[in-house]
Amino acid sequence: MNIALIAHDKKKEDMIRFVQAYKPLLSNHVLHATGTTGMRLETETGLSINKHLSGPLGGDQQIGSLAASGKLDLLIFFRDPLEAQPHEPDITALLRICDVHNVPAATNMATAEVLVNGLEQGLMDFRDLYGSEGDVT
Ligand SMILES: O=C(CO)COP(=O)(O)O
Repeated sequence: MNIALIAHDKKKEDMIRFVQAYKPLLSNHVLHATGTTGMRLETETGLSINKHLSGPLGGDQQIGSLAASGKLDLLIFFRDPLEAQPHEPDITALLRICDVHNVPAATNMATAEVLVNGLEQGLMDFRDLYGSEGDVT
């Protein structure tokens, strides 16, 4: 499965701990991330990550493009709910396009735990029923 990992600056440590905890599982999947998140994750977990642009420079939109073209199966996005982001419209657009294409999206660690455990148990296999546009076939 294609999994995107994104964290705002104050949530990056949480993301690193999360990915370290689930490294054996996540290493079986194709991982994507926005620039800085991806760089930190590669350095600190040793996992191989497809790094896109940094979020404020268009990385959220690039991940959104994966979702729109049926190439994203799960989004884990640790947003900072306490700080305004200059690229807020991109963040909203990413979450919207995940809803349009039924891509499961976690915006905090508690939800991410549920989704990743579900992935491990095969609960995400319904994704195989979706076509390349992310629509039910
Ligand atoms: O801003 C982000 C998501 O909106 C994250 O971008 P970076 O991973 O480049 O810090």
